[in-house]
Amino acid sequence: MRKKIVAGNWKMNMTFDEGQTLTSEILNMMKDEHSGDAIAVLNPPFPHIYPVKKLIGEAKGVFIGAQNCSDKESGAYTGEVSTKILASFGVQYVIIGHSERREYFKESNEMLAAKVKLALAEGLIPIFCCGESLEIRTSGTHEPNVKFQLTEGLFDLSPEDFSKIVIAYEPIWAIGTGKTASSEEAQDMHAALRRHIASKYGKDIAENTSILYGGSCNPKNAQELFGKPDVDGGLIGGASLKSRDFVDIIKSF
Ligand SMILES: O=C[C@H](O)COP(=O)(O)O
Repeated sequence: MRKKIVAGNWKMNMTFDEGQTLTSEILNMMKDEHSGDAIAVLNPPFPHIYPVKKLIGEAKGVFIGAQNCSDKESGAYTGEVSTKILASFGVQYVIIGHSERREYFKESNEMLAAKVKLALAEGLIPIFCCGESLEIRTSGTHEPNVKFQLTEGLFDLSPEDFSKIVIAYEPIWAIGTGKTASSEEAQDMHAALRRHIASKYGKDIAENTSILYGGSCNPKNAQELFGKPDVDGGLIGGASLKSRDFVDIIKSF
């Protein structure tokens, strides 16, 4: 059975105090209200990781992730954070290939494939992002375009390694715009990606891969999105900065 996951990507938001308050509120609400099997992954900016992880402690169903990692193992790369460093701080997940990293920091498929391998080598679970621009969606080539991102970033992995990957499909035109993909559009792409995975790794691995949707997901649309058979949760940006919204999304399964 594949995991149901709601990952919060705080992006470059939250001061120390704000991050502590948000985490405490999420933990309290999860404890009091959440009885389902969906798990939460909090992905704050790097400096928050250690204190947020301490707050999480042994809380059930709540995990800590990073928003990025280096494609280099270690050494003279000022400003970078390696997967080894992340793992040593108890980080469990890492977002790789978010469209903002691909676009603003020119991260190539080759670089992302290297990051994925380093993450897996340190026991981190990559949340591998893919998604198409509005231009590509309008041209009707979104499916091959997004499949290609998976092929380039992940299909070098052994079946054993691939089975640890979480995918996040995020249409770029839906990120932070308030314009969500319809639940049918999300389902169509998720099903296409699952078929693509099956063609390379077989049906069992494909059926066990969690594929999350990201892009203006909120408490109002989460239930419909998560109700689709191939949507296994969400990668949440804006709504993950409000404890009430984030926990309501987790409770939408
Ligand atoms: O990583 C999260 C996504 O970029 C979605 O962001 P958003 O929920 O603010 O649209």
